[in-house]
Amino acid sequence: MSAVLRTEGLTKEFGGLTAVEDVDFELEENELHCIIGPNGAGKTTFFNLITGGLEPTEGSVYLSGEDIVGKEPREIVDQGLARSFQISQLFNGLTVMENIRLALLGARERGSIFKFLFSNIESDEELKAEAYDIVERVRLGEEADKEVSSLAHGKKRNLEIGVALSTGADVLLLDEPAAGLTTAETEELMDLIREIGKDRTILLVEHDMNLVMGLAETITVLHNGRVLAQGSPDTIRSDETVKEVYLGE
Ligand SMILES: Nc1ncnc2c1ncn2[C@@H]1O[C@H](COP(=O)(O)OP(=O)(O)OP(=O)(O)O)[C@@H](O)[C@H]1O
Repeated sequence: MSAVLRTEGLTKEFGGLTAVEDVDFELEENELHCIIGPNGAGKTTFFNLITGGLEPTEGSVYLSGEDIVGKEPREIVDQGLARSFQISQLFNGLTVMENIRLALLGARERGSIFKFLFSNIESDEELKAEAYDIVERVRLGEEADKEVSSLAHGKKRNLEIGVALSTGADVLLLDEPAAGLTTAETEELMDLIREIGKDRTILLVEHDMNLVMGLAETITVLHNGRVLAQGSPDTIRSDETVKEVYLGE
């Protein structure tokens, strides 16, 4: 296996506070990797650093071997790393299919999405077919023509993953995908993530330990901005320090 994403000495300071400190991290190709840690551990800051939302104070981020520090978030998506946000970025007044078609167009025609929205979009059969494949892949075939505002919370989460898939990125970052979901919705989501993980690399931040322990191949535990432990779910479960600072809480 080779690292598709790697950080070296990654550090972010906010004034006097070091939110991420000297993090060396590797995400292997095709791996399903979860980042956990108590509130304020630096998980979101770490995500923002690798997706270009924040510039590190120190350190490097390599995507497929290329240093991406200083690149715009859009460029990083185009280079193959897409993020699904904790806060929904869906267009509520549009249908499931329209959201995916927009995401596909966005990936193809940066900056001119709206020019296409009500003109070419209806006539582009190829785009429609591609969008429908993604809609089905995220298990929303029956909801394809429903307005997003009418979807249950869990279905919206599937659609957010569909939007991330539409970028064509090989590496998906999921930010607390189970947040606000019922136990049954979380189970369904886990199944979907497992399925998508068969041909993508997935890195996710999550508080739901059932999801983390049930899905992850590798877990990285952050604490006070530093890597406290890393390993398989079994390794993490039995790590005394992790139990003390996090799992035992
Ligand atoms: N823009 C900012 N300015 C100042 N401090 C910040 C900023 N963003 C994050 N922090 C601080 O950095 C630390 C890490 O925050 P971060 O949101 O990355 O943690 P987290 O692990 O994602 O927490 P949670 O699980 O609650 O989402 C916290 O102490 C937070 O208050």
